[in-house]
Amino acid sequence: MPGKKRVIVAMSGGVDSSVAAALLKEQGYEVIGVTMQIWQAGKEDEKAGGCCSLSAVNDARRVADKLGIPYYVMNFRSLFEEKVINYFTDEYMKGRTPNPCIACNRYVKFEAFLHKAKGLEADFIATGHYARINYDEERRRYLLRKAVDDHKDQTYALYSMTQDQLAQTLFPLGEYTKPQIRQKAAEIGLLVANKPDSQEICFVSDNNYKNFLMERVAPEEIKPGPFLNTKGERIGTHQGLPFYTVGQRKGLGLALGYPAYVLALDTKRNAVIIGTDEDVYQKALLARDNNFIAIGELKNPLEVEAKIRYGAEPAPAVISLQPDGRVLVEFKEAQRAITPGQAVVYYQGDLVVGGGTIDEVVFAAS
Ligand SMILES: Nc1ncnc2c1ncn2[C@@H]1O[C@H](COP(=O)(O)OP(=O)(O)OP(=O)(O)O)[C@@H](O)[C@H]1O
Repeated sequence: MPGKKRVIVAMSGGVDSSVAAALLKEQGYEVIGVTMQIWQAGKEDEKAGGCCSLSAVNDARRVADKLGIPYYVMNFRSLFEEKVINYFTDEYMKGRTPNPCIACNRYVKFEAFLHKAKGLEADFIATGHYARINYDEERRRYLLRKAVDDHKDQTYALYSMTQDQLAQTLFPLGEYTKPQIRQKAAEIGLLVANKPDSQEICFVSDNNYKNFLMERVAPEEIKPGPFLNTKGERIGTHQGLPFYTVGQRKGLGLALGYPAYVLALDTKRNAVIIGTDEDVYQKALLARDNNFIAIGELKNPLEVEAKIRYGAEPAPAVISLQPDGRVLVEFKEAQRAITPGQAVVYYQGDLVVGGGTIDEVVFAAS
């Protein structure tokens, strides 16, 4: 009888990855649980019990005991620091708004962790992400699809996965809704069944990225500079580019007689560009570093629905390859606050066609 397939499950101590491990065990895999130490949590994080805290390791270990599976802790701290934390701070310093989960998935979970798992002779790795993978005979490609639970779908943060990575990854939760997963956790008596969902950025406490940046960057690197209107006129003084994001209205301290919004961060002039609500809506962007899961490469213009941030609805657009290798995304209708540094992910229904990083907004000539 051929041996069981071996799966290494990335266990964060949360309900999702705990149930992922349980489901795989039920399906007959040989399951091993691993928690990655990725960040030295401060006291505050410890209380909150985020994915990087000691309680995460304790929770994951207890779940592994309950399921009767071997469990290990692996240290990925220096890689996480380099590929996620440094990227996160650098991007803000360059006037862009990073997405650390995407960097973590790309370099830590589906590259380094997968590599380690292969070293342990695993056939697959698995996570508690809400997404689906299937092999398409006709296209001869692995495809990534949205999860059945639209609210929990995490494909936006997974668009950079390669064919090789998709072939060796299992997402056991993709066919379930979150309430079903919590119920399953309760049925099998997992203590983590009612644990709250993790906070937005696992290494930033209270969701306050500004404090986090201030702790990591020398104060003189964050310089005040001009607020400029769209005509290039100075209308005030800002506190430093990293403190602003595209679309922001609150906390600008400007009294212009109309609601003012951040349109762009201009690193060359160390300026924050300010405009009206109408100016914040734009119809096109250029994306770099694209990965086309479903089609390999983009040859001809393609109709898709493009999603410009984690919480945004995908919107109809046409994508086309430009001579400089970037992808032009032209929306049918203007989108609010297209933000450089965030990902743009291209869908056709529940299929992830691909995605890239928003490099620049193409402003309509006014
Ligand atoms: N520190 C970690 N060690 C191992 N795996 C992790 C870790 N952090 C996250 N993961 C894996 O990545 C998946 C997605 O991470 P995310 O932070 O989005 O967690 P989540 O959706 O809240 O899931 P969970 O309820 O399992 O924490 C998790 O389900 C888990 O498989």
